[in-house]
Amino acid sequence: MSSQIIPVDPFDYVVFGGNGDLAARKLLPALYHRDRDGQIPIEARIIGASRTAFSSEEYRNFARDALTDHVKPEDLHDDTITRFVNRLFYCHVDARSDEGWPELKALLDENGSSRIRAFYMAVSPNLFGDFAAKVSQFGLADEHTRVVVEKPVGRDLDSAKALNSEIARYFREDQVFRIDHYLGKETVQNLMALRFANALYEPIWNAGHIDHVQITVAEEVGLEGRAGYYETAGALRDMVQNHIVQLMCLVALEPPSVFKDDALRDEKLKILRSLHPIDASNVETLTVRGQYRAGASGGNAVKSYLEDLGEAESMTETFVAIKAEINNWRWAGVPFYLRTGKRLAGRMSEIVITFRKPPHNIFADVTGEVSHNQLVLRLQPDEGMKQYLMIKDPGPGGMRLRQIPLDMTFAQSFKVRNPDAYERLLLDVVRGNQTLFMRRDEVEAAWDWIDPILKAWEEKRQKPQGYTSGTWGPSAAIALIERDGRTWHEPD
Ligand SMILES: NC(=O)C1=CN([C@@H]2O[C@H](COP(=O)(O)OP(=O)(O)OC[C@H]3O[C@@H](n4cnc5c(N)ncnc54)[C@H](OP(=O)(O)O)[C@@H]3O)[C@@H](O)[C@H]2O)C=CC1
Ligand SMILES: O=C1O[C@H](COP(=O)(O)O)[C@@H](O)[C@H](O)[C@H]1O
Repeated sequence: MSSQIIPVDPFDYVVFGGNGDLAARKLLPALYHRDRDGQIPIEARIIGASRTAFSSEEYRNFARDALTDHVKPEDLHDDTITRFVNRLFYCHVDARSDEGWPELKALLDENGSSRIRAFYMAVSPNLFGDFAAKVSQFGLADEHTRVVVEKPVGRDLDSAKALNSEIARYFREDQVFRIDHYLGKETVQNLMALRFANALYEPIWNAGHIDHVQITVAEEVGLEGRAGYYETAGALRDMVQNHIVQLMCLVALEPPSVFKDDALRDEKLKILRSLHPIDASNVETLTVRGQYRAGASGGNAVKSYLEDLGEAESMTETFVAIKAEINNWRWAGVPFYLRTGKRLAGRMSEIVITFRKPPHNIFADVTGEVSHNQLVLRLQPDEGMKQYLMIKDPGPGGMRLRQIPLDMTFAQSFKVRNPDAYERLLLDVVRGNQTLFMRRDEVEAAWDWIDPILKAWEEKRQKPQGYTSGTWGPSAAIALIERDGRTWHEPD
C-alpha cells in the first residue's frame, strides 16, 4: 500500500549534479517513489544538469541504472520505471562557463514562467555560488523559484556566513531550502507528534522529570568512496553540526505556536543559542574523538581509516561523543550525551529519554531497585518508539518487577512502506514548505557552537583515539557517560 498522497502543482526540478552520487543514490530513487505513489503530476519534469555530455536518452539510462542499484527490486516495475524516466531530461552545463545555459533556459521556457521551478545543488559547495550566479545571469529564476542547498553549508562559521551571503545575493531567504535529511525521517517528525499532539509527555518533558538524554547515530559503513570530502570534514562537521544538533533541538525546543516554517525554526534557534559553550577550558572532559582501526564489520574484515584514506596519518575523527548542556530553565542540569561514528558495531540511530526514578520506592524490600523509565525513539533501522515501563512479572511469585516496552514499531502498526527522508523533503520544496529545512541563522548558530570545539581540539592537539571497527567506539566514550553514573543505552 502507498503512503498518504498530498498532490503538488506541476514543476520543473533541475538537479545540478544530476549524474553524481547523491542524485543516483538518493534523489532519483526518492522522486521515482513519489511518482510510483502517484504524487507527481503528469506534466512535471526532472532535468539533470552537469558537465558530462549526456543526451536526455543517455541520462534516462543513467537513471535506470541508478534505480536498479538503489531501489528494492520489489518496488521496480517496467511501467513505473518507464513513466518515471520519460519525465527526465538532461542539459549539459558548466557552472563556471556559459556553456549549455541558453539551452537550459530554452528547455525551462517551454513551460512558460507560471510553473514552479526548483534548482537542487547536488554539487560540491564551492560551486553553489557559481550555480546561483548562472541561474540569475541567464534569467532562469523568478520570485517563485526555489533553490535547494545540500550540506555542508560551510566548514566553519566564517565560511558558512560567506556561503549564505553568496546565495543571498541571488535568492531571498524564503526561496532557500537548506536540506538536512534527518529532519525528513519519519521518527523525527513523530517526535514532534509525540510531544505536541499528546498531552501526556509535555508536562514531564523537563529537568524535573528527565534525568538525561542520549542521541546516537551509529553507522556500520566507512567512507563509501567519499574519502576526499570526509578527510576535510570529520564526524563533528559531517554529522554533529547538522543532523545531531538538529535532533537535539527538536527534543529540547519549547512548543511552537504552529508546526510551520519560522514558528518551529525560531524555537530551534533559541536552543542553539542556549547551548553551553565547549572550548579549551572543558573540551577534554566534555568531548571524545575517535578514529577507526582495522576490525570487522558485518562479519567481514575491514581496513582502518588510514588504510581507507591511503595516508600514513590523519587527525580526522570518524567518531565523536559529546556531553552537551542547554542553559535554560527547562533543561538546567540535564546532560545530552551525543555520539556518532563510522564503522561501529551496527547501523543504529536513536534518541533515548531517560526519566527520573520514582521519588520513593515502595518495593525496595521485595524487589530492590526500580529502573528509570526510558523512552526510545528509533530512527533507523526498525523505525518506531518504545516506552519502557516497570511491570510486575505475571504469576504468584510475589512482586517481581521488570522493564517491559510498550512497543510501537511503524512497520507493524502501519502496513505502508516507510518513505526515505528525501521523498518528503524534495516535495516540500515544490510546496514551498520550509518547516523541515534549516534557516540561515540556525546554521550559523550551530557553527557558533561547533567552531570553539574544533579550535580547542586543535589548540590542545587532541588526537583521535583509535577504536576497533565493529565496536561502539573508543573506551573514553564509555567513560564519558559512566563518570556521571550512567551508561549508553544498549540497542536491542
Ligand atoms: N553522496 C552523498 O551521499 C551525499 C552528498 N552530499 C552533498 O551533495 C553534494 C554532491 O555530492 P556527491 O553527489 O556525492 O558528489 P559527486 O562528486 O558524486 O557529484 C558531483 C556532481 O557535480 C557535477 N559537477 C562538478 N563540477 C561541475 C561543474 N563545474 N559544472 C557543472 N557540474 C559539475 C558532476 O558532474 P560532471 O562531472 O558531469 O560535471 C557531478 O554530477 C555535495 O555537496 C555533498 O557534500 C550530502 C549528503 C550525502
Ligand atoms: O549526511 C550524511 O549522512 C549519512 C548518514 O545518513 P543516514 O540517513 O544513512 O543515516 C552519512 O553516512 C554521511 O557521512 C553524511 O554526510
